[in-house]
Amino acid sequence: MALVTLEAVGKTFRGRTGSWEAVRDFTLDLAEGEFTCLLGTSGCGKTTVLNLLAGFEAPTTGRILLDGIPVRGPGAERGVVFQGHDSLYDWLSALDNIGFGLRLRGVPKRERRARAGHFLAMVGLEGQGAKHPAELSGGMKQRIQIARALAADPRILLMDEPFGALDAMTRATLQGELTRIWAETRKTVLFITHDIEEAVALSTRVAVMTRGPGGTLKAVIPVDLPFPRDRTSDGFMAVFRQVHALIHAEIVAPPARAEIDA
Ligand SMILES: Nc1ncnc2c1ncn2[C@@H]1O[C@H](COP(=O)(O)OP(=O)(O)OP(=O)(O)O)[C@@H](O)[C@H]1O
Repeated sequence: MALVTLEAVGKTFRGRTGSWEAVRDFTLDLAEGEFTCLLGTSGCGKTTVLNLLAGFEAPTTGRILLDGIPVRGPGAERGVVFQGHDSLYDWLSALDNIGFGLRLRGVPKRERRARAGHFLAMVGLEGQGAKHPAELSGGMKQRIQIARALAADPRILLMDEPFGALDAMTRATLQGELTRIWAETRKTVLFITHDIEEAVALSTRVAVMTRGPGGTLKAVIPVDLPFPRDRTSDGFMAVFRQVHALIHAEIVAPPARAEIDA
């Protein structure tokens, strides 16, 4: 049985100005230990899918199962890492930020510190735990976010463009580190990006969405390439081209009826 099942999931937002169909009939399974990148053009509904799986939003139609049980809200078995670093607490040290969730769960201080220290080292920041967010670079803050999510030992890591705000070099470094961490922990990961190269570099499969409104799953491309990935290899280029063609078709496709009527 898949760890996560999204079954014909749809989400329509209703507001004062009308309703907006963000996601339509989205079906996808995530197997334990799999690293899935969700890729699609801006506004196709990627974040909405992640928020539904995180339990921050409820689907309008369909259902989401975790271990066969319907998701009804957020839970500790799902760790979320967002773009940017606004979710770090400025008044807490890096180590205390990592251990914050453990504190809420009543984990004793000694154990909390040990676990936080372990994940601080895993993200390459050993010895920097006393620093506060204001004293850390953007890349370091993203590392702290990842360490914090891992410290809670979730079964699935939901990452929404976590490297989107970083410069190209820091981004490449963190991509390499995430690959290493994933190899060590074998967490199930759903990673959102609109960067095709990032998706092919990190994942074991790329799930491509159609464009919005009402984005849905278009194709799932397996990425059966060894790690660390050589981005200049023929195999990498072949997958890149395959995914690129799928995305490009969404960009140049004529507008759907719903878009003309909107
Ligand atoms: N709370 C909300 N209320 C109304 N509309 C929303 C809400 N959240 C998202 N939407 C709309 O749903 C659509 C999909 O948004 P979503 O953020 O999921 O797209 P995305 O693929 O993650 O985009 P991007 O790559 O630009 O971040 C958009 O048109 C957005 O305006």
